[in-house]
Amino acid sequence: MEYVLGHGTENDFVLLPDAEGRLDLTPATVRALCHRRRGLGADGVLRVAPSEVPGAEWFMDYRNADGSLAEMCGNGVRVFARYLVEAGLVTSTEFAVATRAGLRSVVVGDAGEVTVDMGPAVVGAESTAIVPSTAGPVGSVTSFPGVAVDVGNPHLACVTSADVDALDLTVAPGHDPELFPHGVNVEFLTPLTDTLTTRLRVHERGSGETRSCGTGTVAGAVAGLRAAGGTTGTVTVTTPGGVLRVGVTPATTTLTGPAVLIARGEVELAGSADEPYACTRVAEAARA
Ligand SMILES: N[C@@H](CCC[C@H](N)C(=O)O)C(=O)O
Repeated sequence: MEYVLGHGTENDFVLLPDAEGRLDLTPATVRALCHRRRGLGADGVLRVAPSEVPGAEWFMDYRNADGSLAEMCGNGVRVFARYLVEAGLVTSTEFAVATRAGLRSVVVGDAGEVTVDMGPAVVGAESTAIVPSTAGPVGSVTSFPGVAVDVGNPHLACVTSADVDALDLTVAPGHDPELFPHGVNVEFLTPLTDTLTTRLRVHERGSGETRSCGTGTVAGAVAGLRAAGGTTGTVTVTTPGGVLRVGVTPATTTLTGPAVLIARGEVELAGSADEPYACTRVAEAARA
């Protein structure tokens, strides 16, 4: 199986070119590919499949590292767009990509940045995230107020003056299963400064803590503006993996940042359809 590795602010992906749309991508296959020790290692998989939707030639079939499907991936779609341009699969640097959340328009810049129109981010109910306390008795927890934000996929964005770098995100934060019946991505971010900057960490549904999350960054920016009494602006978000810019207008949101292709090669999967699969890198080349 041919693959390409890429990342957007260190949110990393295995891209699987599938121009014929023939690849049978099971959850076990995705888990094997994403495994950090036995596989190629990634936060998720992006199958590059032909689109059946008018307006886009290519469909981003995104899967989380645990094999689950998600509606949208903001960093993923930027890396996907970079790949389409570099592989010569599109003739322009401005085009739409089909996702499970609908069409997303991208602009691939020549300085390494990709911008995606993420669509409107819809603010929902207030709720709380529960994380293990790092101080206090073993087993104690801390509750963080947050707000639901739908960016095509579900988020709970918590603006907090606590030290976000000290939070224990090794386990999924507790959340209200009635508000988020399909699980949720949870962001913790510092209050916006006067120049609309913030620091953000995220625990992703289906992937654990990641170095960055594009949809989470948009959700965080919208929640940060709301907490500051605003609704629009350009927010600069520093994640552990790098810096992203989010534009928020009454009509839509945009996400801008680097999208990088790292390596390409071939991988073989051995084993049964059930786990464990073993991944063997057959051939590999770093990107020129
Ligand atoms: N890392 C992605 C989000 C991937 C999907 C998410 N884990 C979910 O299950 O909704 C991003 O950059 O947006």
